Amino acid sequence: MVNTPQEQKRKAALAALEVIESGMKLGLGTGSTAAFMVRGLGQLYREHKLNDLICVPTSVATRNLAQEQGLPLTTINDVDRLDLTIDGTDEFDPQLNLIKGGGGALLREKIVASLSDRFVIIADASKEVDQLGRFPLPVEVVPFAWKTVARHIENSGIQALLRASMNPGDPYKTDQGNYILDLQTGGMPDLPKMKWMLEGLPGVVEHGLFLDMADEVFLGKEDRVERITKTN
Ligand SMILES: O=C[C@H](O)[C@H](O)[C@H](O)COP(=O)(O)O
Repeated sequence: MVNTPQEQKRKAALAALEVIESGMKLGLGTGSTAAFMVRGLGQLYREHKLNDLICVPTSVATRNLAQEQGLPLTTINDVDRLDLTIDGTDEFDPQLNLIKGGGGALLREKIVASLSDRFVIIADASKEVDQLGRFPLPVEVVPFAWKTVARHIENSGIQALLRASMNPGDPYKTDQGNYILDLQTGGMPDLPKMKWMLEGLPGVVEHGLFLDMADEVFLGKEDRVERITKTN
């Protein structure tokens, strides 16, 4: 039986649960793959196979799901550090650099990942790329200056599209009340340069490039889950 993309996500998410131990402080990622992980974790917790957990969700959606699952929650302001965060990704390259934010949660995801001793990614096979950038790069911007930021980026030759919401005519808003620009880079041969350019733009709150942050990927494939560890 060949795993569908949904099955690849589910199997990768459930395989990654094996790295969780009782007593851990955990970051919970956002997205469809992370949702499989949160449901699986909820089940292990309710069955007392994992105990004394403290979880920090990376979005309102994940907080709601984790609450439904009966997982013990806290906020990032109430922890100094986390043992582990498990999250999805939109793309990852051979060095385990990531594009994240397709679901709009990049800001909280990056904060939570940056406080984690270990950052584990769960993904289906479509997320593996040789070079980041086929997927549009999400950039979170303050609504006050979104057009200014978009203009700056477009002057460098990259199209920056304001993400739309479900309500026709309204921009998508993140959990922090910001907008997202989706950058059509078409491929980023120089990731540090892109990072540097975005971080130098006033009005940019955060971007979806997660460079040198992930430690490991659980990759759901058609026939198995592959575990890819970062080589330094
Ligand atoms: O903002 C959303 C996150 O970065 C997600 O982890 C990412 O978009 C992957 O989502 P999914 O697991 O639904 O493909």
